[in-house]
Amino acid sequence: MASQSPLYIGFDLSTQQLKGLVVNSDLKVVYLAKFDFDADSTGFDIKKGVLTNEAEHEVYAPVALWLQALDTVLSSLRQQGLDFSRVKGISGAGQQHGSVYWGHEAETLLQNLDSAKSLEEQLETAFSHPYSPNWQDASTQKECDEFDKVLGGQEELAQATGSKAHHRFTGPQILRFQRKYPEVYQKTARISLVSSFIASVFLGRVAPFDISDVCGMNLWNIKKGAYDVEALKLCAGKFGVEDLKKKLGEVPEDGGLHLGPVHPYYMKRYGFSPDCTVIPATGDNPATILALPLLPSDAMVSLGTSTTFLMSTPSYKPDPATHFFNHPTTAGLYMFMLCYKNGGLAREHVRDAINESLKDTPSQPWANFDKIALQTPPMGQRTATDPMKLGLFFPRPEIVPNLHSGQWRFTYDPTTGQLQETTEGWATPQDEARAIIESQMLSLRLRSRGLTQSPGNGLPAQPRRVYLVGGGSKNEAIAKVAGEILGGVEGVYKLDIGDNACALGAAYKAVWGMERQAGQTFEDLIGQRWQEEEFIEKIADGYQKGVFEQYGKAVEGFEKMEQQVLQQEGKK
Ligand SMILES: Nc1ncnc2c1ncn2[C@@H]1O[C@H](COP(=O)(O)OP(=O)(O)O)[C@@H](O)[C@H]1O
Ligand SMILES: O=C(CO)[C@@H](O)[C@H](O)COP(=O)(O)O
Repeated sequence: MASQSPLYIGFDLSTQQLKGLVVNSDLKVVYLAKFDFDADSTGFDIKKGVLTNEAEHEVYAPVALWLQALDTVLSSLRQQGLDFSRVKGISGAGQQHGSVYWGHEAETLLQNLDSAKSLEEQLETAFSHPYSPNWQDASTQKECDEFDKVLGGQEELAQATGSKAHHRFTGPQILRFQRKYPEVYQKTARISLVSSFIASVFLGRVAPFDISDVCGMNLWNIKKGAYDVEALKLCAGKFGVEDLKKKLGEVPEDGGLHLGPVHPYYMKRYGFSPDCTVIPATGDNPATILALPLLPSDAMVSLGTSTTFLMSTPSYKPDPATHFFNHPTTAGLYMFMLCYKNGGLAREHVRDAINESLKDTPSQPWANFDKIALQTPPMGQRTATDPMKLGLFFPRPEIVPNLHSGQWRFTYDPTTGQLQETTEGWATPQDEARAIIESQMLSLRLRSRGLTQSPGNGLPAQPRRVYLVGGGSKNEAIAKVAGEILGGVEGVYKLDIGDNACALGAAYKAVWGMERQAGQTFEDLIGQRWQEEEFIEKIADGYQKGVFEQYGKAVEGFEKMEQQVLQQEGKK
C-alpha cells in the first residue's frame, strides 16, 4: 500500500538552524520542518546560533538549544501530518568539528528517556560542559602549533589526518579544553561530534563517530584507518591516551551501518515504529555530497554560513592548504574540501551596507546587492585598460588564508603584473557586491585547480558541472559569477531542494543504509533512483571562452594579493 511505503528522515544540525527533512524511497521530499535558532528558541542569548567570548576568540553553542530544537522539529513534522510509523531510517548531518561533552550520568539519562518530558528538560544535566565549541572558534592557535609539530610538520599532519591543524578541528579544541577545564575533562565520560550527538539522542546511548566526520578532528590517521597515536598523546596530555580513547570510542567503517533501533521515547511521544533504525549521522559537508550522485569531475559549492567547496575523488593528495576526508559512504573515495569562515555573513555585510547607502529596506533584502553585482563588469574593469579591482573581505578571522579579520582593497594590472593596495577608484560599498563574490570564487579556483582536468576538445581544466547548494544558492547573481570564474562545461546547477542539500544528503544516507543490496554502493543505489530533470535546475552558464581566461589572469593577481597581505599582516 502506497500510504504505508517507507519514509526516511535526515536531520541537519547546522550553525543557524535545525532542519528535519523526510523523503520516500523514490528520493522525493515529502515533509520539511525547520527551527531557526535565533528566531524560534527560548532561553538562549545567542546571535546567529552562537555565543562568543571575543577576548579569547571563542565561539560556542549551548547544547540544550539543539535539544529544544529537536523536539520542536519532531512536533512540527507531526503537526504537518507525518505518520512517524512509516519512518524506517534516521540519519543526520551535523556542523563539523563541534564537540559535545557528556558527563558520567549521560548513558543512564539517555537510556531512561521519559516520553512525558522534553529532551531539553531531562538531558540538560547529561553534559559535563553545557557548550559545544563551534567551527568559527579561533581560540586554539597555540594548540594548533603543537599539533602541527607532533608528526614533524604541517605536511606530515596533513598526510596522516587529511588536514594541517586548524583552530576549529576537534583535536586542538579538546587539547585546549582539557587544559582550560581539567576538572570538567575528568568528569567527561564521552565526547561526541555534533553528528554523533544527533545519532546518540535518537539511539538512547552514545553513538560512535562517523567514518567521514572523524577526519575533521586531526586525530584520525586516514591512511592507517585508526586513531593516530602521537596525535592522541598530545591531545590527552596528562590524562593519558587510554582515557581519551574511551572518551572518543570506536569508529565503524561502514557509513550505512545499522546502529540500532530508535529509543522508545520516540515511539511513545511521536509514534515511531520499533523497527525504525538509526544510521550513522555524518558531517554537514560530507552529507552535502550525498545530495546527488556526484561524479569525480563535478564540483559543489555550499553557500551556507560558511562557504565550502566540495569534490568526491579517488585521489588522496593532502596539502596543508586543503582538506581530505574519508568519503561518508564509499570506501576508496575521498572528499576534498575547502572551507571559508567568511561566507554568507560576509556577503550579508556588503548587502546591508548597500541597502543602507541607498536608504532602502527592500522586501527581498538581496535585490540591490544582486542588481549592482550584475551591473558591475568583471573585476570592476569598465574599460579594457582599467586595472582589476581585487579585495579580501573578512569580518571574521579567516581560515583560508589564516588571517585575522579585516578588509583589504587592491588594484591589479594584469599586463604589467603591478599590484597596489589602494581604495582609489573603488566606489564603496557598490563595487564590493561583485568584488566579494569574485574574491570568494577566485580563491576557490586558485585552490582547486590541481584537482580539475580538461574536459577535452582543447578546453582548459575545469569541473564538468558546478552545483550550488546552501542558503546562497537561490542567488542568481552569485551563480552567474560562479560560472564565469569556476567554469563548468555543462553549466552551473542548483538543487531543486535549494538550501536543504545537507538534510537531503542525510536522508539519502538513511535510504541507502536501509534499502541497499549486499555490497551496493551509495552512488549505484541513488544513481538508479535519481531523476535529474526533477531534482536539479541549470541556473547559469559555466565556461565562457574569454571570460574564463581573463579570470585566469585575475587568479594570478589574487594569489599575489593574498601573499602580500599575509606578509604585511604577519609583521604587525
Ligand atoms: N537570496 C540569497 N542570496 C544570498 N545569500 C542568501 C540568500 N538567502 C539566504 N542566503 C544566505 O544563506 C545563509 C544561510 O545558509 P544555510 O545554508 O541555510 O545556513 P547554514 O550554514 O546554517 O546551514 C545566510 O547566511 C544568508 O546570508
Ligand atoms: O567548519 C566547517 C567545515 O570544516 C563548516 O562548514 C561547518 O561544518 C559548518 O557549516 P555551516 O553549514 O553552518 O555553514
